Amino acid sequence: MKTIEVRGLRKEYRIPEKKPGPAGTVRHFVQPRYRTKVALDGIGLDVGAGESVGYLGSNGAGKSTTIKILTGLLSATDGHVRVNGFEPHRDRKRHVREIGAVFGHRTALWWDLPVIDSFRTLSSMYRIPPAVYRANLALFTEQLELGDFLTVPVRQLSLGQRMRADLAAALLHNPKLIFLDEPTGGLDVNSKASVRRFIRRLNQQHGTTVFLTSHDMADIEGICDRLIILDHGSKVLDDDIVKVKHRLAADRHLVVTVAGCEDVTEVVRTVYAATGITCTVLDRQRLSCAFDRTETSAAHLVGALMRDHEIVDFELREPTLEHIVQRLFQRSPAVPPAAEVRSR
Ligand SMILES: Nc1ncnc2c1ncn2[C@@H]1O[C@H](COP(=O)(O)OP(=O)(O)OP(=O)(O)O)[C@@H](O)[C@H]1O
Repeated sequence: MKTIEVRGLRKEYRIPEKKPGPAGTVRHFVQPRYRTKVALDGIGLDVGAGESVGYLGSNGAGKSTTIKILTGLLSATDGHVRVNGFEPHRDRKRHVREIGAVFGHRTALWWDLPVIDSFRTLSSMYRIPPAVYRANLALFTEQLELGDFLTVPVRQLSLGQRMRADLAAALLHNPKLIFLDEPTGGLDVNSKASVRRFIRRLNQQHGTTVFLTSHDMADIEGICDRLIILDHGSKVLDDDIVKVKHRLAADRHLVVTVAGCEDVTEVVRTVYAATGITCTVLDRQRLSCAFDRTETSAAHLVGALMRDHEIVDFELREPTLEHIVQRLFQRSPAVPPAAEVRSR
């Protein structure tokens, strides 16, 4: 049995078409008119136990709608949806015992209660065995560094503290599957890193299946092995992240610093003569060689350069996942600027 099994998932929202002002309100009351917005247009996906999936798409692509359907908050207009064998909306009570969910923009904790009281309340709601609750509380307190604010009311927490408390709350009952909708939105660099590390460890050490949406590509790269991309309610890509990078990003840039020459223009000519690769002069000592990984290698390039010149430094750059995704949506130039490429 697949952990998530979705076939032909369609979601339509009915949006009231009302003219502004009191007259519009009265007219809508007497003669309501609606238009249909298709948020999901026949999605199919399978997620196996222990997978870690990044669910990506631009604003309005349908990510939150999918997560709401998979967690049972919304019903689908059409299609087959099973999560841990349950039909999420219909079997909601049993379904929620098997999953955890974190929605970055809102908390599942009680605003006026100290964090620990929310945890205790959740423990009795989910009927968590006392030994499991104690073990998980100790583990999450240590791993998510909750110790300093367990007795502080949720409304007094910083966003980073609140997010860590929400993560712990979603996991106290040992769910096999966790849905995370923008879990690092608004967090500072250190908090983002610690949340990512925690989720990655959860997936790798405990085998918890992770289904994550984020606009931060570093979340996807840091946490997930598989990438699903959604565009206007349809799935446009579903693959292993390493394979996506291999398939969609063959271009590499080798930035070389040459010593002992007046001007690197001469070096550029040598490289072209030896390899057929056209290089760009960056400054008096540095040049950038763009090449296709499937046609030549960095080693071949460096070898050709070192035959006639003294190389003092070189750096191999490859497109980041962010750049690959941008290119997929054809919103960025073919060659990534230096600031957008990651060094090896
Ligand atoms: N309750 C609703 N009523 C009407 N339309 C809705 C409703 N919720 C979402 N939509 C529409 O459905 C489409 C998909 O929305 P959804 O929130 O799932 O996108 P998303 O990919 O999560 O976007 P974002 O990245 O901005 O959060 C959008 O066009 C949105 O306007």
